[in-house]
Amino acid sequence: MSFQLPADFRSQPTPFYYYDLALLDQTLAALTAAARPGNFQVHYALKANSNLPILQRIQQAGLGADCVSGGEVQRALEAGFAPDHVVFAGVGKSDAEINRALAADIFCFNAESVPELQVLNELAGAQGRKARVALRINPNVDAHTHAYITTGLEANKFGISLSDLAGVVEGLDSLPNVELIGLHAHIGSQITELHVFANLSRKLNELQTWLEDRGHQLPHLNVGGGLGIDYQHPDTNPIPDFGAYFGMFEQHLVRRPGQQVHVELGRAVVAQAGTLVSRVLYVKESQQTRFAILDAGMTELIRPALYGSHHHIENISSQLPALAYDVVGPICESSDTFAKAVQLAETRRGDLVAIRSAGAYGEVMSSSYNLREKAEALYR
Ligand SMILES: Cc1ncc(COP(=O)(O)O)c(C=O)c1O
Ligand SMILES: N[C@@H](CCCC[NH3+])C(=O)O
Repeated sequence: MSFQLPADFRSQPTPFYYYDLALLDQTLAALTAAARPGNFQVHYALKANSNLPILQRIQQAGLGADCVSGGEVQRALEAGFAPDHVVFAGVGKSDAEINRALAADIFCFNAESVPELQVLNELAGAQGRKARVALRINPNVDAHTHAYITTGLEANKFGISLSDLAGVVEGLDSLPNVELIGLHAHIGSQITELHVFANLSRKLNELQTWLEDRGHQLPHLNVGGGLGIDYQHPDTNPIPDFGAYFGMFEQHLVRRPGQQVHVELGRAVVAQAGTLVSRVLYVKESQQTRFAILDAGMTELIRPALYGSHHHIENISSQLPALAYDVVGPICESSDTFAKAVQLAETRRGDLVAIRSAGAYGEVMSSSYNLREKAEALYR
């Protein structure tokens, strides 16, 4: 089956993002069933898509919110997430962002460095509060994904490196306004080799024992997000294999009685529910290449330009036999290319093109480069 755009959207001004809320709901149902309430708590990573109608559905499905800026914390609260279901992560939290999150009494900060812990201690003290903190460690576990979205290797800027952990933990005694409640790790995104989560679990097991030996019991473990989706086959695999994902932690993570285990998924929740719909402005044929020039570009979806990512592309107006096209946008960059030599039904000016699996890290990463207007979001 190929992509179906609701008929009344075919005449909408392009480009636009179309979100299939029925698919989002099915994905959320599969996710919450696989997480088994009480077994894993899922916090949705707002960075993947922070549109209010989407967040409200995610909140109603019972998920919490994983935020990486003051803006995301505020958006999560606006969408109805309870403060004690909100986590604030990120390697560079500003004082103003920390102050607002402390005042909102969010569940926890994932802290990534000694200087950040010192600032959390100082600002929490000034508000007469304690900051609940999970230490984000850098476990030096390879996620086997694109280098730009690998986050858990020693060379990456994220987390407290294992060699620094002893010093950080000793220093906690001098931070009376910081309460250590857990450990956090996130090793990367678009992970499809699930065995890396077994490696992560083993590392967390070691660290947990090490912390317990030093008198720190942890009520909370957060194993991050990162579950990948099938960009090649959005119709045959619209919903990720959440069972296999949780199974890795069930099998390999040693949890203490009553301990909460959090995961923070973004992409796997929303990616397949979003499609970037664009119109063909021109077909330009040179001796070597046939270009389909769209009215959407890297300003609407930067993933192909930034990571060389594949998104499945369909001409949803033409039934003609397929030809090879380079599908490009109107932006003044040669990297403004969605795909090279892709087979599309013979394409004419005015045809509609669907760029699939664009619900995560699509609209949120859009820019106004070339003074482009923001594409609208339509929901059904
Ligand atoms: C700390 C953290 N948590 C969660 C996520 C969500 O990741 P994903 O969308 O791959 O599930 C990210 C992004 O990679 C992240 O950096
Ligand atoms: N923006 C990336 C994912 C980064 C995840 C955030 N750490 C993507 O489009 O695949």
